[in-house]
Amino acid sequence: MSTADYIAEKAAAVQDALHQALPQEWDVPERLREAMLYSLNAGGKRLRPVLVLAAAEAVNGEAEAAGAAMPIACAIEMVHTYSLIHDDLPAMDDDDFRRGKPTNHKVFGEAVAILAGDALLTHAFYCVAQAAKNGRVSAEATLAIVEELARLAGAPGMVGGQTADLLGEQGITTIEELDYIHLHKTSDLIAFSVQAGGRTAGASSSQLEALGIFGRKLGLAFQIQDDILDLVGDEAKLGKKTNSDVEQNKVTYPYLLGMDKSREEVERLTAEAKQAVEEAGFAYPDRLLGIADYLMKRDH
Ligand SMILES: CC(C)=CCC/C(C)=C/COP(=O)(O)OP(=O)(O)O
Ligand SMILES: C=C(C)CCOP(=O)(O)OP(=O)(O)O
Repeated sequence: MSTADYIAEKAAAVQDALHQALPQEWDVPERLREAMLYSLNAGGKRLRPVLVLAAAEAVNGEAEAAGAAMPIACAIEMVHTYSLIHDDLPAMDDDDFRRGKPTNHKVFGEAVAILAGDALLTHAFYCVAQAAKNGRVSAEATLAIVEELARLAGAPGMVGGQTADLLGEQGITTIEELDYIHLHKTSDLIAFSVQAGGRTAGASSSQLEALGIFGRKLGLAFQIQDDILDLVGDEAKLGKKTNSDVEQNKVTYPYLLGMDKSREEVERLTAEAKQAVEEAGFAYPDRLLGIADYLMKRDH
C-alpha cells in the first residue's frame, strides 16, 4: 500500500472513531455540539492522529492493529482542531476560511467558537482516560501521556509558541527566535503524537527519545513547508487563504532565508528526522519514514 493510501485508510479509521468520541447521550447544548463537530468533521489531513497510529505500529504492529492508540489519536485531533478554531479568531489570525469551509466563528459567532475550542481541548483529556479505562493501555503509560499532553499543548508548549508568534509578529530577526516559535507552536504536538503512539505500544526510553527527535524535526519541516505553501500554494487544495503571512507581516523562513534555502531546510530536517528513527531499531519503521517523505513533498 502506498503512503498516500495508508494515510487515507488511517484517516478514515480516525474519522469513524471521532464520530463516537463525543457520547450522543450526553446532554450538551445543541449549538455547542454542532460547533465542535463542524470543525472536527471539516476534514484536514489528520496528520497528528495518523502519526500516533504509525508510531504505535513502528514499535509493535500488533498493538497498533488492536486499536490501543485510537483514543489518543482522537485526543490529539481534538487538541489540534481547538487550536485552529482559536488561531482563526479575530483576536488572533482573523481568518475566514479553514479546511475548505468558513471558519468556526464565521458560522457560530465568536463566543460559541471559543467555547467549542475550550470543549474540544477538555474532551481530549476524557479521550486519553478512555485508553486506560478500556484496558488497552497501561495506567502508567496513560499517566505519562496525560502529563505530556498537558505540557506540550500548554504554556511551555503550543500555547507558549502561539503567544510568542502573536507578540513577536514584527520583531523577529533571527532564525533562533523563529525556531522557538515553530518548535512550540507546531513541533510540540507532532512530537507528542509520535511519542504517545509509541507509549501505547510499549516503546523503550531510547525509542521514545528517537520519536521525540523525529517529531521535533518533522514538525519544524512541516511548519516551514506550511509557510512556503502560504506563498506558492493553491487555496483550493490547501482549504485556507494564501498570502496570509505577508498580510499579517509575519516573519517566516521564506522571509528570512528565501525560498530555495527554505526548501533545503525542509529536506535537511526531514532527512535528520528519518535518521533518528532509522537508527533506533524499530520493528516496523516504514510507515513513519514514508509519512516524513510524503509531507516533505506535500502541496496541501
Ligand atoms: C493555542 C493556539 C491557538 C495555537 C495555534 C497553533 C497553530 C499551529 C496555529 C496555526 O499556525 P499558522 O497560523 O502558522 O497556520 P495556518 O496557516 O494554518 O493558520
Ligand atoms: C501547524 C499548522 C501549520 C497548522 C495547520 O495544520 P495542518 O496543516 O495539519 O491542518 P489540517 O490539515 O489538520 O487542517
